Amino acid sequence: MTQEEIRLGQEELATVRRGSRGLFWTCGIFSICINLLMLTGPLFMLQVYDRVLGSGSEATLVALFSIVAFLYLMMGLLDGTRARILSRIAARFQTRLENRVFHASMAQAARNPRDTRKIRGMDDLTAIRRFLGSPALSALYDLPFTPIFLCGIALFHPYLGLLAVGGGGMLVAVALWHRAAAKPKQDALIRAENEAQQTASRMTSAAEALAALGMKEAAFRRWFKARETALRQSVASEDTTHGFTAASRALRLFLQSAMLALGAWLVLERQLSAGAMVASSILLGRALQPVDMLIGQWGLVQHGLRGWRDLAELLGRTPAETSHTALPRPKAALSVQHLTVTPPGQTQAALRMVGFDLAPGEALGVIGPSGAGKSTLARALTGVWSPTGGTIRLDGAKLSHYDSEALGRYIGYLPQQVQLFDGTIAENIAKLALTPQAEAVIAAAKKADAHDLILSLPEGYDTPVSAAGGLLSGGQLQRIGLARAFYDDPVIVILDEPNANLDNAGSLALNTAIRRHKDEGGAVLIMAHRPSAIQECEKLLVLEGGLRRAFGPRDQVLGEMVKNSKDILRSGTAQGGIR
Ligand SMILES: Nc1ncnc2c1ncn2[C@@H]1O[C@H](COP(=O)(O)OP(=O)(O)OP(=O)(O)O)[C@@H](O)[C@H]1O
Repeated sequence: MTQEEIRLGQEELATVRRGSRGLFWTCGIFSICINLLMLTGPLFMLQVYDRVLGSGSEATLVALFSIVAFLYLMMGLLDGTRARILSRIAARFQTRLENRVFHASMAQAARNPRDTRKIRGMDDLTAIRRFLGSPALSALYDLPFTPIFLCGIALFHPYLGLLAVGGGGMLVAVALWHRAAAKPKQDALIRAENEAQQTASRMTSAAEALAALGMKEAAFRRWFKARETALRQSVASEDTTHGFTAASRALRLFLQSAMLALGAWLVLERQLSAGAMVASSILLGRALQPVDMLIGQWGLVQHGLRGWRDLAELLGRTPAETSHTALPRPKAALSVQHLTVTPPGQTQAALRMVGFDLAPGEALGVIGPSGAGKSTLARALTGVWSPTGGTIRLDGAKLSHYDSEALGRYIGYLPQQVQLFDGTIAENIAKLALTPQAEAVIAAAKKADAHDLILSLPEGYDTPVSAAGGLLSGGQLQRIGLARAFYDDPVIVILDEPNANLDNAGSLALNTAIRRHKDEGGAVLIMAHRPSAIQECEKLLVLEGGLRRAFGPRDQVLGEMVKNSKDILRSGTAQGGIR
């Protein structure tokens, strides 16, 4: 993460914030009016004590009271409106960024599933929204008036001013102390809650395996440990906040009484009027209110600030996709040159300087031992992982020249582990479209030879399935995944271990689907261990340790491999090494 990336992320967030600049200014103007109206109470006291009580005029009291009632009404209206504006600013901030944060989170998650920060993108956005719409932000608007009110008290009497400034300083010191004391606890709490949440979601998604392996108790203990830590941190953090909130509230009330006591003494000394005594006490309460509020709401402020920082990092690391000139539907011609791919978060390339070509109507088998880089190649070809070197061209254009949506349409993909999502079978085949095109769904299912299988399910294409699995067998899941790969008429289909769970009939159906796709001018890439999967392949690419060991017509490559292995065996036998 570079400073430049963080700066870009900060700038992006600030641009969205600036989109509500007018509303922020409106709140600022409202705050000036609200804080001027805060003087209503003290001024009323001054008038009552010094004018009404002195003159005994009931008419003056009624007139003053009417004015005060009106001013308080205005203050209430302004305060309420300011709060409403702030919550709308907050909602607008979230709405404007939701799409961007969702896609940035998804991109991060796809690139690096082990990076936990991806999941928090939306949470960070919510934390910022909560802060923007909270009374804490109103308190921040009121905070600049605190020193003004404190100086105002000094106008009544310098001693009162000294007490006010001293007391205010003590309260601010308490606030800063709270901030310093709460930060590490808040950070630890967020980390612990995150860990507990992730442990829980990992356990629930593997619930079946945990039960089958008799690991339920062990899983519970692990989750409980994570949860217990989070709970401990939560109690510690709340204790700190409650302690400081109580201390600051007590201090504020004490200061008001101290102000009253000092005022009373000054009245006795005939240096102050009774009205000024009461007014200064009220004014002090008003002056210190925002500080008090901020201490109470500090958790929210801290979450918001942290959310802002983390979101800036996420957005900086994941620049928004620039829209590209729409290219015509490509031919199924793939050209890969010197392709090097390093998995996210790793320093070592999983694929190095690999090259091959694929023409329309051809199928390429990619074989190699475990960890050879087959799935890495599939991820690079689907655009999920960006190459660190070399190029991938589809019909002459680099993959990066296509919009990711368009690329998803042109390149069908069956991942090694098929993952369905909550929805019906039809919605899953239609890649979660809200209104799946029935014809296209059925065509894809027929192409994958999954139509009859789907009709045999309780509600056919409308059978609900869940992301957590169930209902479907491994083979059925793979056939539905295959139908999804063929949905929307892709030009190239990439199948990662497509027959891992298929029986003979399934393998035959797969080969028929591949043949059909080639006949229609499409191309197919098959990452495979089992020989039956490469039956339809004209070409073969052999990977080993991320390097291209062989590439060419299938039978020629297989022949060379057999010859090589025979040579190795022979030389091994001659040296007495391998028997
Ligand atoms: N998400 C990932 N993060 C980091 N490294 C990864 C990731 N996925 C794969 N790798 C690494 O890349 C290398 C190639 O893995 P890849 O999954 O491409 O192999 P493969 O040939 O598909 O293996 P298999 O046949 O077992 O599926 C491995 O060394 C693996 O550790």
